[in-house]
Amino acid sequence: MTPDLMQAGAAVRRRHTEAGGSGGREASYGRVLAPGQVDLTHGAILYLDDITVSFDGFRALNQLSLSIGAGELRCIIGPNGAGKTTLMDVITGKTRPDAGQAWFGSTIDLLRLSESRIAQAGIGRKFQKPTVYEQLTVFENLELALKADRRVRASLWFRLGAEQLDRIGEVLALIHLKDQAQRIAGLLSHGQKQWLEIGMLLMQDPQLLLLDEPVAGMTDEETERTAELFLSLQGRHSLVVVEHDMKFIDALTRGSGPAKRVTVLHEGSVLAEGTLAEVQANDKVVEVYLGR
Ligand SMILES: Nc1ncnc2c1ncn2[C@@H]1O[C@H](COP(=O)(O)OP(=O)(O)OP(=O)(O)O)[C@@H](O)[C@H]1O
Repeated sequence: MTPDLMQAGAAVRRRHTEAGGSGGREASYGRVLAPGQVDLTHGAILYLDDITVSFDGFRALNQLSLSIGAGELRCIIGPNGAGKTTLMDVITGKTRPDAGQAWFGSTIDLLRLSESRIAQAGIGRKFQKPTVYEQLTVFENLELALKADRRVRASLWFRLGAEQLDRIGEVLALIHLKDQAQRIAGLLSHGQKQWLEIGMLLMQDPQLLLLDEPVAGMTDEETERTAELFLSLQGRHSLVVVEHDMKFIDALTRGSGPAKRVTVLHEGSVLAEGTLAEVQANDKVVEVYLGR
C-alpha cells in the first residue's frame, strides 16, 4: 500500500476510535453490518497490497499490489496461469492469501470476512459459465435475485413493491432483455443468459463487480452489446473485467468516459499497467503475452 493511503486509512480508523468506536480491524468488521456503506474517502474501492498466495510452495500470486478507483472500469489481462482467477478468489474470500492486505474502500478488511459477508458488503462476482435458473422466466430469475438480498427480504416479506418492480424493469432494459421478460431462461441464447446473470448480480446493486471472461462464447454482436452494457455501468458501479478477448478489451477501453486502464498480470504479479495502447507497446508485455 502506498504510504499516503496507509496513513489516510489509519487516520480514518483513528477518528472512528476517537469517536467511541472500537477502532482498527474490529471497526472495519462492524461497518460491514451496515450494507452499502463503503468508505470511498480516498478514491479507491479496492486496494490490494503485497498479496501472496502459494499452492504447495508455488506462488500463484507473488506480492501483487493493485488499486481500483471508485467507479472505475478496469480490464485485467494475462496469459494462462498468470493468476487472474486466484486474484478474483482472494477478493471474494474464496482463497486466503499467505501474506498481504486487501481492503474494500478504506475501512473494510476483506481478509477478515467470509465469502458471504464479502458479497453482502457489495462485491458481486460473475463466473465464466452462466448459472441462471433455466426453468424459470427471465423476470422470475431477476425476482429471485432480488429476494436473495437480505435487505429486501427483511423489509418486504418476500412481496415485491412498486420500487422493486421498477428496479427489475430498469435492469431488464440495461441487459437488453425487456422483450424477453416472460421467456423461459433455458431458451435464451448463450449471450442472453450471460446478460441475465449480470442482471441478477445488478439486482443486488453491488458497488464492485468482478467479471470473469464475460464474453467467452458470445457472437460478435453480443460481445459489442456487452461492451456497451459495461460502459453504461461505469460510474455507478466499479468493474473489474478479466478477459482474453482483445477486441472486447479494445471496445471497453475506447468507450466514452474517463481513460480506462489495463493491468497485465504475469506469474502472479502486475507486469504492466496503463492504457491499452501503452501496455500493447510494452516490450515485456509483448514478450510474455501479446506476442505469443
Ligand atoms: N488450487 C490450486 N492448487 C494448485 N495450483 C493452483 C491452484 N489454483 C491455481 N493454481 C495454479 O496457480 C497458477 C495461477 O492460476 P490461475 O487459475 O489463477 O491463473 P489464470 O490467470 O486465471 O489462468 P487462466 O487464464 O488459464 O484461467 C496456475 O499455475 C495454476 O496452475
